[in-house]
Amino acid sequence: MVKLQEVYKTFKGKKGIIKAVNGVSFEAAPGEIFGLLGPNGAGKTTTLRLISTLLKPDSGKVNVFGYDTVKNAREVRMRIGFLTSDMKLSGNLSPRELMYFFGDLNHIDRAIVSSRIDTLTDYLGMHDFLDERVSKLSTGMKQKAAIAVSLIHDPEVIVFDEPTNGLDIITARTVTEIIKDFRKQGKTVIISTHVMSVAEKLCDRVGIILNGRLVENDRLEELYKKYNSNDLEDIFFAVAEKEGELANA
Ligand SMILES: Nc1ncnc2c1ncn2[C@@H]1O[C@H](COP(=O)(O)OP(=O)(O)OP(=O)(O)O)[C@@H](O)[C@H]1O
Repeated sequence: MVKLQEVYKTFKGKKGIIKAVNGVSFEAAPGEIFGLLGPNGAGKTTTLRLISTLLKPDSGKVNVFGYDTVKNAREVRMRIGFLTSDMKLSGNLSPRELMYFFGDLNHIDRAIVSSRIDTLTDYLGMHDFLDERVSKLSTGMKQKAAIAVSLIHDPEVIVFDEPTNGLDIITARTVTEIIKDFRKQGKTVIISTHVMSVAEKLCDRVGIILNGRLVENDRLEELYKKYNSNDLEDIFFAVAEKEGELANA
């Protein structure tokens, strides 16, 4: 379970203070895919970085299975896998070496890491390139290696920033299938996206974020009912119009 309560985060920009996350509250439950949907600069990545302990909120609370991301950052990190579609891995090491390295960083016993490597290699289909240097791998192979590294500690919560960005359709399909599998395994999954079709295909619950504010948050089928439409793009525009966002676009 991931819970945000009235979370605020500002940055100093050239033109003044940027309210990147402006009073955001929501919950994501195990066995559920929660999608943060919003345009460029809406505050999606900042929200995910706050959940993953990479940023501290100015105020408000972020809890992961009851652990506070500021006071109990280590406990939170043990339970979270943070993934993005442009994760850069060190080129000189192989996926196997990287998994051992990150296993060590997480203080996981080498025997357990070894068995996790076997599981992840089967799961992601990495047998052919497990011992190749990352610099020699294709984009899709690198993406799989990055996913494996982020999952080496078998996290209960998976946070995935723009999961299919920049991926070809085959790799994108693999990644979406993996995300669905996390849900089946009872993990708590939070993704960000600005692609409506990704949210429609994957998410059980959608939060629409505009200018740092979560202006809608409901189960996808409830949103379809509430807005009398089966098209998330139409719903997004209806919400943005209601919030006066289209006038500023
Ligand atoms: N480290 C930072 N320093 C200054 N401003 C930042 C920083 N990180 C984010 N911002 C600003 O905060 C706002 C929200 O950014 P964020 O990356 O969270 O948006 P996003 O919804 O993920 O956008 P995108 O879809 O373009 O990735 C933007 O105005 C951005 O410029």
